Amino acid sequence: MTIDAKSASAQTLEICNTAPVIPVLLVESADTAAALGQALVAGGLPVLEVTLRTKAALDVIAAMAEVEGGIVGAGTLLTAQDVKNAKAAGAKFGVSPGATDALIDACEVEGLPLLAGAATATEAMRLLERGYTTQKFFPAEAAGGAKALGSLASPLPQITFCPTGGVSPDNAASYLKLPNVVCVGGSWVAPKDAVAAGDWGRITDLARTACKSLGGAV
Ligand SMILES: O=C(O)C(=O)C[C@H](O)[C@H](O)COP(=O)(O)O
Repeated sequence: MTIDAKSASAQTLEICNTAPVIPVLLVESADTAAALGQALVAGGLPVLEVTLRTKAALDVIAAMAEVEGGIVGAGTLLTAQDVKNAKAAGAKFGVSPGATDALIDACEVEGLPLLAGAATATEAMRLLERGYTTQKFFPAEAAGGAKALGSLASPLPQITFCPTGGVSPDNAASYLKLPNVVCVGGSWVAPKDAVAAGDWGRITDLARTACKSLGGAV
């Protein structure tokens, strides 16, 4: 079933409203996917962005789609084929560092709500022209951080952002207090070494700490 820009934006906004942080995940093995997903859900972060940057990513999405309480999406969507693969694996939403017309078209045809990326006013306006009012601000820190993103709020108040890229426990709150930010994305809640070691307790603690300190429900 296809999706239009308005519904896609409404759905990504609802997903972004679920928790203050979207964990950005790089997972090498599908064997650990369910446990990782459960650890994050238990810590109060149910929205899971699995980047398509590992060979196992599509299998990871399929495994995480079964995690109770989780909402799994595919990150690093670059091509129409990525969109098809992500949708077939069970992704409920897609995330991209940027946006092209081909990528947006593919998401609309496949019915995958897209959180597309913008780093400048012009990029944000192009997405707005296509009807996308919920966007990812990427690469957030490198593109000027909270100061730059906050500056977009006056001229573009109709756009709500999820800043991602360099967001950390030290700066997440400065983004979340902006009027045009709904949540942040970040990898810090699932560090590579903790995932590799299967240290799910540490990951739940990191998620819970992020959630509590940033105003989540846990
Ligand atoms: O893969 C994507 O779709 C991306 O846009 C890149 C991610 O947003 C960053 O990798 C976030 O990573 P951290 O800076 O480690 O939190």
